[in-house]
Amino acid sequence: MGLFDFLKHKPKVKVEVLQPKPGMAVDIKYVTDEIAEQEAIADSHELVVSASMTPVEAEREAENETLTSTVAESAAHASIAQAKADRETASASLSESEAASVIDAQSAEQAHVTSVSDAMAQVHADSLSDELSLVTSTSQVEADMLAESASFSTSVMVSASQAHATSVSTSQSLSVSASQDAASAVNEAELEETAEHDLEPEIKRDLAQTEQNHDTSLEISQSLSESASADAANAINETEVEQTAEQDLDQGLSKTRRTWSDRWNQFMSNFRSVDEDFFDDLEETLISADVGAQTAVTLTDELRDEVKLKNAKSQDEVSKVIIQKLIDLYERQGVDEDTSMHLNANGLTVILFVGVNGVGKTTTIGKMSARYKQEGKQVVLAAADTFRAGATEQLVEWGKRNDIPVVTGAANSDPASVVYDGVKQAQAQEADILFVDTAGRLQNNVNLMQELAKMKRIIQREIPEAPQEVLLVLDATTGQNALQQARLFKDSTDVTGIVLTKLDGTAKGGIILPIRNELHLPVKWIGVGEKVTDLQPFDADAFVKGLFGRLLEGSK
Ligand SMILES: Nc1nc2c(ncn2[C@@H]2O[C@H](COP(=O)(O)OP(=O)(O)OP(=O)(O)O)[C@@H](O)[C@H]2O)c(=O)[nH]1
Repeated sequence: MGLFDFLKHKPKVKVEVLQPKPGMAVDIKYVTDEIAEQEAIADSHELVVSASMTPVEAEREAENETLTSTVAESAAHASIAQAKADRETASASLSESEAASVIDAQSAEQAHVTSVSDAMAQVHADSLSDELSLVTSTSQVEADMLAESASFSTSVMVSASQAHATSVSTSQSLSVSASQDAASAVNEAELEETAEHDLEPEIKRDLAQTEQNHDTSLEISQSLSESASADAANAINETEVEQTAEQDLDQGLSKTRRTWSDRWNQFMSNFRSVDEDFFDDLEETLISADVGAQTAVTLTDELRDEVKLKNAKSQDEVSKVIIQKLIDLYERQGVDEDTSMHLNANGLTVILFVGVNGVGKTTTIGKMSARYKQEGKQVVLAAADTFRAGATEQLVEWGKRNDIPVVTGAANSDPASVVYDGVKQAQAQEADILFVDTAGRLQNNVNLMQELAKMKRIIQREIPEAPQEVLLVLDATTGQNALQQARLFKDSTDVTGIVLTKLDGTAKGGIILPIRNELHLPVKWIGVGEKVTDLQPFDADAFVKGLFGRLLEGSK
């Protein structure tokens, strides 16, 4: 059967809709036969392209596919083995490797064909279940936010009253010492009065002057003490905020860190000596921690040299050298990285959010807009995800919570027209930042990518230098799949940075390394939870120390 016939005979995609509870608003979505067919055709084009590739390209393609499948780990092992074999036997027979790559490419194609409909169904089912869980979890999120803001205001009140108490006690002690000064001045004056009656008017003038000086000095010291306590209170608050961000990051990375240290300890417990087997195992350990095959090979090569250079022999020495090297490598690779946000200082900044369904785009916009608003920026949101009705409601909800205007459009209306309205409203309001939410697009869907390009054109017609940022949102829990998405988006859109979400829910935080090393895209923000405060600017130093730092402490 030909490829097209095969696709035509695929069963139509169906998504079962869960029975909503009474009173619960649910958006029901299904995949129509047309959509399924369109997707299948789009994918079949890809397959035709891959079938006409050279064996080498086909092999690379097959590697990509297998990396993103559920057997990513074993495929990665195979690719490492292949890479090593290539390295060692440069004269290996070409026809043999060609035959192998053709077989690999064929089986990858087959796997791809059979998984297209299932993957589509899964994506839409995921989006439905997201909507359902959003409805059920809204009240919980609200409760959490209330509790959070209550505890925040309590702590503010506590530090305010502490500051007040400090200021009162300082000014009290100042006034005590001031009155002592005054009293002694009076005593001295009295003494002088008794001794020399004829100097009385002068003494009175002096006394009056002393009192006046004393009042002035009391006022100055009072205001000084007030500003000192205000500074102290501010310092306490700033430290508290810094501590919370650090604690959040620490907590957010705990799963990844646990996995890293478990794997590391297990790896080091098998340590016998520094030989080739040791480095093979190290490579495997790095791969299993989701750093990516290519990064694992590069890292292992550098680590091999470093261990030799430092002449490390004992288990402890080797462990320390390797972890320190990992930290150094990570920091070194980030030297030219621009993780800053490019905001227009004299006018409107437009930030476009792209990424597949359910990665956390809307949530990230909610968190980020609240953050910028708190910093004093005027922000507007545009709900250009008209494809999924729940997405607009979700953004409107975030807008309500943070008192931020949201521009919306009718369900299934042209997203570009919502973007246009958003730009117009933001300009009319003289806003600083417009955040644009876009539909979760399947990266291989040509139509949706074109839609994204159209949005950009509309924005640029109004503001030529915009969008200043196109942030690709990736879900860290999807590991290697996130890397694959980043590759595809990078090829079809001018991505300026990455937001890596859900780091709190995964042991796959290691994915941040290949995003930077292989794709050279800066991670600008990380999501470490669902609360409005759970979005942090990415700090490579804090991140890598959070990940490996404790291992280093442990090996001391
Ligand atoms: N634990 C955790 N959950 C997150 C984080 N960011 C987002 N989420 C959750 O991920 C789910 C999906 O987030 P959305 O913001 O709806 O994702 P989206 O990309 O806008 O999805 P579509 O609108 O379908 O394209 C929601 O339940 C969010 O609460 C995070 O950093 N940590």
